[in-house]
Amino acid sequence: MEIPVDVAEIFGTHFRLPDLGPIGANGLAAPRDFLVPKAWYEDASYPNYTIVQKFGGVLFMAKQDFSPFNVVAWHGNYVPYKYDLSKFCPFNTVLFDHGDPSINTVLTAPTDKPGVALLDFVIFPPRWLVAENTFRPPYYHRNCMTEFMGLIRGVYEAKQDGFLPGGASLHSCMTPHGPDTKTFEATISRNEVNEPFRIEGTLAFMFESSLIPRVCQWALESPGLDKDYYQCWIGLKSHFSHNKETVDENGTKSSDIPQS
Ligand SMILES: O=C(O)Cc1cc(O)ccc1O
Ligand SMILES: [Fe+2]
Repeated sequence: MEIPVDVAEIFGTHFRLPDLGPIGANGLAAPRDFLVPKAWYEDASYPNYTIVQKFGGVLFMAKQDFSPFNVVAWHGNYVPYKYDLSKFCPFNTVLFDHGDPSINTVLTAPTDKPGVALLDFVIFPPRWLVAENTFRPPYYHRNCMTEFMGLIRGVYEAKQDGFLPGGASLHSCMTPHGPDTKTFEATISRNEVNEPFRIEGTLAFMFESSLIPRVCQWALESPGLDKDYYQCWIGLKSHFSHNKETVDENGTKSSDIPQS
């Protein structure tokens, strides 16, 4: 069985928890949920144990007959850690409009420029959508960040078709993108429903960077490359209507307003 793995390697700064700003003391990823290894050792024979080491961007391999984890204790503060994404406490709109996805940043690797990340790790977990008079899926946009997205499970809220678990998409900076045609049509056919709606059984993530990653030859030649991705927006049509009935904040229908 092949298990897709998404890895982001950054150079320059390290990942850390984002500043919570007006969120205050609690929310998003909590420090207590990051787990680090306890001292532990493995004193056994492992014929042909392969050690892989990365140096200067190149992978080196060596074989040995024992586990490298034969260390009884260590100290220091540069350790691997793991975090269960289901522990994440998401924040969201509670009245109107669609927030910037950076509100769901799990970890950020900052640059010297405030607000401009080398890499933000953002997730789209199950949650309630409650916005009024708002197009709730991600807005159509182009921005200065590059967005690499992956789907871990379920269906992503902006792509009803073609974006499967294990798959990934890349929207380089200033490339316009947004929900596929099916998502757009399904959303507006619900006709401005304002009731809360729970996004269930899904988990997507985004690596968002102010740098432009280069796509390697291996990916470009991969049989998994979706050359027809752009087709997901084919068929988007205008729904402007000059005659459409509107209701203002006082509940007055446009058809009730006398036309001069
Ligand atoms: O493009 C995407 O699907 C990611 C994304 C999600 C969202 O809710 C708002 C903006 C955005 O870039
Ligand atoms: Fe986006």
